[in-house]
Amino acid sequence: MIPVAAAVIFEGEQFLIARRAPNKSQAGFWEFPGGKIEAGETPEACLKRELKEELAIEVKVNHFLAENVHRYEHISITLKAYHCSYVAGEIQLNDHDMVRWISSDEIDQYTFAPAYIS
Ligand SMILES: Nc1nc2c([nH]c(=O)n2[C@H]2C[C@H](O)[C@@H](COP(=O)(O)OP(=O)(O)OP(=O)(O)O)O2)c(=O)[nH]1
Ligand SMILES: [Mg+2]
Repeated sequence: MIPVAAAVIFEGEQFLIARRAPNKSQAGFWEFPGGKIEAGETPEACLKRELKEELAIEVKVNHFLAENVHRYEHISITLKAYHCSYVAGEIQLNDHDMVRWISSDEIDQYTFAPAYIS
C-alpha cells in the first residue's frame, strides 16, 4: 500500500487543481497536487515538500479532509486529502502542464485520476 498525500489548496472560495504532464503516470488527468509520503515523513511535511517541488509554492496545511483507497493493476494507493491554504510563491509547472483555480460547482467538468476523492 503506497500512501499518497494530496492538497486541496484554497484561496477564498476557489481551490487549485492541476493536470498531470504527458511524461507522468495518469498523464492528462486532473488531480490535487501532492505525492507519495516518504518513510518517516508526516503527511503535512510531505505536502509542504511536494508543493515546493511540483509548483514552487508555499502552503499551510490546515486539516485532514478524507481518504480513499484505490487499487491500480499493480499497486494500491491510499490517497489522503488535506485542506490547505495558499501562502506564497508564483506557480511554476514542474510536474503538470496546466493548473486552474475552480469552485466546487465546476469540478464535474474535469476528469480526475482514478483515486480522486469526491
Ligand atoms: N497527487 C495525487 N496523486 C493522485 C491523485 N489521484 C490519483 O489517483 N493519484 C495517484 C497518481 C499516482 O499513481 C499516485 C502517486 O502520486 P504522484 O505521482 O503525484 O507521486 P509523486 O509526486 O511522489 O511522483 P513521482 O516522484 O512518483 O513521480 O497517486 C490525486 O488527486 N493527487
Ligand atoms: Mg505528485
